[in-house]
Amino acid sequence: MVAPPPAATILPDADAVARAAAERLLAVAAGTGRAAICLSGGSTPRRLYALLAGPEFRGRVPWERLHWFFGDERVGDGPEAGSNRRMVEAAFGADSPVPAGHLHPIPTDRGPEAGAAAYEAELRAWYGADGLDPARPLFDCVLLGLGEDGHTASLFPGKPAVAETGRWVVGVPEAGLAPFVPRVSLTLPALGSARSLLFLVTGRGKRDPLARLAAGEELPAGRVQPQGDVAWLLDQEAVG
Ligand SMILES: O=C(O)[C@H](O)[C@@H](O)[C@H](O)[C@H](O)COP(=O)(O)O
Repeated sequence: MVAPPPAATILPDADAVARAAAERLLAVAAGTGRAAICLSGGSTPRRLYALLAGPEFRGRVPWERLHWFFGDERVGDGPEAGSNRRMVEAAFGADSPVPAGHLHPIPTDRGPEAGAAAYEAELRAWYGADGLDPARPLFDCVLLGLGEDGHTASLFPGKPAVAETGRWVVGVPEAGLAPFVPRVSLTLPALGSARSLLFLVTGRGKRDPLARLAAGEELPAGRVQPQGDVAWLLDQEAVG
């Protein structure tokens, strides 16, 4: 059995992880005024997004107040690029409850660096300042996954993007794994500017990175320092 990270909740299966994440997201989004959610890509969170838009949660989500941003994106045309935007839009469904203008995709029509610069400008405009204030997080909730190599968002071990501390969004021309397309990723400071950080980790393939994190290895997923609270939602398969 893998020693789970601190602040980990182990749930029976991926559906239970998605349901627990939905409840936590609703709790974070409660209140008044607009709230910013930063979405994770990959396959794990698809269940969560479909659950939120589905009959069980749809009526409980304050869609008019929520704005949905992306932690990273793959830059490339065609289905092989594995667009996170397409994954999210498919999960929210053809009758998506997200109001127009509330989904903020990362531009993928101009290459990773220009896309990163454009998205950083959008985030700064949303935030209303050029510097991140620890007392005023950029996001209400940041959702993240864990790659089998310990990456999160598109911050891959040993790559320059992990060490970036001045910019909020960077291009990642050399994404190290399939689909081998360039990417755009939020940086550690931007991902950490969160009232609440939620890792969703499911499946046997995550036992190795979890064990490496537990052994103290400095992997990108372990370097996100949230200003608020952090929770890891794991399924039993991920810990054995
Ligand atoms: O765009 C991406 O690929 C994600 O942002 C990435 O960081 C993901 O969270 C991990 O690779 C885990 O992916 P799975 O959920 O598919 O295991």
